[in-house]
Amino acid sequence: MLKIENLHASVEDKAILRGINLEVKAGEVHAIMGPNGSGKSTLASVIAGKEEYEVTEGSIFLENEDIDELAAEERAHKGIFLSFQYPVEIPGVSVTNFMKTAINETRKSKGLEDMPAKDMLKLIREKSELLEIDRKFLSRSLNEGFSGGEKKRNEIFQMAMLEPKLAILDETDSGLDIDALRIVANGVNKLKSKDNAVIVITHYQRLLDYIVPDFVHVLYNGRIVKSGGKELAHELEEKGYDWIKEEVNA
Ligand SMILES: Nc1ncnc2c1ncn2[C@@H]1O[C@H](COP(=O)(O)OP(=O)(O)OP(=O)(O)O)[C@@H](O)[C@H]1O
Repeated sequence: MLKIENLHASVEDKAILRGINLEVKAGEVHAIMGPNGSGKSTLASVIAGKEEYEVTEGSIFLENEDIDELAAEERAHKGIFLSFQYPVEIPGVSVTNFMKTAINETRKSKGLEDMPAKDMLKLIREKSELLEIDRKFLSRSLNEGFSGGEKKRNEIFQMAMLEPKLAILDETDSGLDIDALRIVANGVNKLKSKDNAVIVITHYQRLLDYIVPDFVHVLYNGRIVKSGGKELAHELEEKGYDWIKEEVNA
């Protein structure tokens, strides 16, 4: 699904990622943890193709296709979803209408006609029921006055509607409370399948009790310095990051 080889990236000439190697197969859930400022959000942004980051070395492949030259929008059309990619408030545009536009843009990029209104409604109904999203919520203006939990609900709804191949959920600084944690975890668990993959970036070991990862990676100083199973997240919760920093710097 996703293969990252020796990825180096910088922002404003400052090197942040310094040789990331990562392979994520279909059906897998990977968690990325690590101390503040280690480059986790940068990695998410670089995979999604955000412009302010410059890839200086290495490559990213999505289903064996080198996507280095593709713009963020094209990557989204190919099935990469990054949470909080659309955090803007759009007064007068409802959650549903925003989704309809996003879906039809993706279809257009594949040479398909707009989704017939009847099918769109069916899809919206199915996904909102699956995620237990209230009808009233769907007609609210996008992100306008949304609470943290509502923002999460909206994100998970976007993910459900777009059915990405690779979903990257960056939860490092989103201040998840217990309810928001459950919204994210339940959503991911309901949407994950053998055909898609999920990368969860988080500081919250507790989130990983709900979304059980197949692999946990620790990012430090722009490199993945340790990988393991879900027990690694527990070890980090218990011992912090100092022992890893010591291992790396030894
Ligand atoms: N757009 C940007 N402009 C300037 N510096 C940036 C930018 N994005 C990231 N950085 C810098 O890159 C480094 C890594 O940041 P990043 O947000 O990727 O870390 P993180 O591991 O996600 O941190 P946290 O756990 O605190 O969310 C930091 O020193 C940060 O200041």
